[in-house]
Amino acid sequence: MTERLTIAIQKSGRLSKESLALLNACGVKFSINEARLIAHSTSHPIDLLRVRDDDIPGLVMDGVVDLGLVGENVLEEVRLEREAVGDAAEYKPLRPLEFGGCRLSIAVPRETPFEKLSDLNGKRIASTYPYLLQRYLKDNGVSAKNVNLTGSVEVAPRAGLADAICDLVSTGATLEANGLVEKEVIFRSQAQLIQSNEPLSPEKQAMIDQLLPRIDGVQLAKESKYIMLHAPKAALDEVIALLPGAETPTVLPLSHTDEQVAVHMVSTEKLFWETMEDLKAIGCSSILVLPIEKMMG
Ligand SMILES: Nc1ncnc2c1ncn2[C@@H]1O[C@H](COP(=O)(O)OP(=O)(O)OP(=O)(O)O)[C@@H](O)[C@H]1O
Ligand SMILES: O=P(O)(O)OC[C@H]1O[C@H](OP(=O)(O)OP(=O)(O)O)[C@H](O)[C@@H]1O
Ligand SMILES: [Mg+2]
Repeated sequence: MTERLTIAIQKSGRLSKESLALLNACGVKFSINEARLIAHSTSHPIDLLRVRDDDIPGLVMDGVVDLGLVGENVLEEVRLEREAVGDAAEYKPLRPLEFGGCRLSIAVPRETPFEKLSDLNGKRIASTYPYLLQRYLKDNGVSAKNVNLTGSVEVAPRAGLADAICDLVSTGATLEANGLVEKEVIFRSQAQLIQSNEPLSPEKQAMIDQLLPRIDGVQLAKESKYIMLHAPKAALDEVIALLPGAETPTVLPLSHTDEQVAVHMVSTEKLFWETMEDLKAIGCSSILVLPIEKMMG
């Protein structure tokens, strides 16, 4: 019987769509039944375990699943907690993933005077991340009390449950809507692909070895663009200097003229409108910027 690789992803939340989209872009296809915990891949001997994000690090650390996609905030919180109680807390980090970017910050009500972190001495801080919070406070010589909540942390000060909060922030809209001001970033996070420390069968290892370059290819392609333009031959050096990451452009002749050439290149950097305007100003035309779907070196 073929061994099946198991991957834990968040069932429903901020990471779900992009976790599935990444696997899909790597050619690992699933047909998801929303109600089901397990989804079998229709293209590979791979099973998805769809769970709450809080459970993903533990499932990987206990070797229940082979891989997990989870936010570094949850990963580090669970690792600290398991370390504290003596449970297995090891895993292999495989790849940072380019989604789920956020920060864990301390915030206080707008009307609370706050100048420095030590103003929190003796205060109550509501959070879902007690271990990350206490580690940060301890590292900075501050002693405050945790008020552990599993949700709606931002309403804790208004409800009289806490003096400050420590919660995830991305745009800051949630803080703003609750009359809170961000004061201190304690942890920066993005999603990460992790592997269990348990030894894997050669078949499972082979699947991971195939998956990783595909993930790299998908992530690199996302940032990259294929650029095509017509440039005056005389301005070629200037054109190349303007284009980000244009070390090895392809330069092709054009059928109707000797004065101009076609330049094709892959840029791994963002191309701004300003650069396109500068290119036009030195005589370039037909400037096209195309997305790339996949890349392999
Ligand atoms: N505003 C945000 N912007 C970007 N990423 C975020 C944001 N909020 C959270 N995340 C990331 O997405 C992860 C999941 O967030 P979400 O709010 O869906 O979790 P949850 O409510 O704990 O879900 P679950 O029901 O799975 O426990 C977070 O742990 C964090 O890594
Ligand atoms: O700075 P912002 O862009 O406002 O994002 C921050 C909010 O996003 C997350 O919650 P989410 O919206 O995922 O809902 P949840 O708390 O119900 O999980 C997080 O817990 C914050 O409340
Ligand atoms: Mg959660």
